[in-house]
Amino acid sequence: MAFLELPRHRLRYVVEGPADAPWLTFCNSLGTDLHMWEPQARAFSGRFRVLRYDRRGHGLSSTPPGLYTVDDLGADVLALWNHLGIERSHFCGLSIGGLTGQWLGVHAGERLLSLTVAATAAKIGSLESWRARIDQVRAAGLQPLLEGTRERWFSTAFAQTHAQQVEDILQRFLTTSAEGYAGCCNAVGHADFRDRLADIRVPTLAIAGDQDPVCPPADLQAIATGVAQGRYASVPGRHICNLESVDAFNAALAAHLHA
Ligand SMILES: O=C(O)CC1=CCC(=O)O1
Repeated sequence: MAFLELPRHRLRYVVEGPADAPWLTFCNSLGTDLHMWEPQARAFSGRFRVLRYDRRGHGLSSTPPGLYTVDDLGADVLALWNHLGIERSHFCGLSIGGLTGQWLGVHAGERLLSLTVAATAAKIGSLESWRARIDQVRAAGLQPLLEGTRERWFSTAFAQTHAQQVEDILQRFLTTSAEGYAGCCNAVGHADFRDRLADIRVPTLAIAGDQDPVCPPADLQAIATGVAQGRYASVPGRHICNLESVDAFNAALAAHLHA
């Protein structure tokens, strides 16, 4: 574990895998941290140099004041890559991580070996709904969001059969900084790549959770057809589909990475 110190905040990151292997960067979703990628780090760190980090306002990264934009989140990735001497990396992001990936595809495509976006959309929800969530979190913290989050993130069957794993990830959700969460809600609310998908030229895989109530399969299909070189895959599960369907998710990612 290490930290990148930036002028206004610090980012916690972990690097695993052979020093001479191609880079593969994972980017977490709203209310999670780099632990959400444990099964992927285990599966891919034999063949890739895997970088995971905590988005600003999440995990052990710090929470710079104010509301964030997806430009800020993309700049954090570039700051990490520059710090680590990474010229080009594969990138896999889920939900807000997928928005960050779309930003990279549009603004820094030359730094991408490939792009994978999961459980995301070119535009997620309405600005009004995200403003309401910011107000709610600032007024009452994350606890009131807990049950709704469980419902959106995991199917009932998975939550029953993987109760401890689900409790662990929801405990991490509850320790997320309310201000950091609110700052990232602002980034989600304003991000809109619907008119920019064709500018993403790098090979792109869009993975949907087939029961995701936040970003349903049609959102991922739209990304796959909107980018220049897109492919679509669907795996069983709701929003956090990399955990609900580890084997299917990893197989789709491995095929995309030719791993
Ligand atoms: O609302 C949620 O918890 C799902 C979500 C939307 C953006 C993101 O990263 O997670």
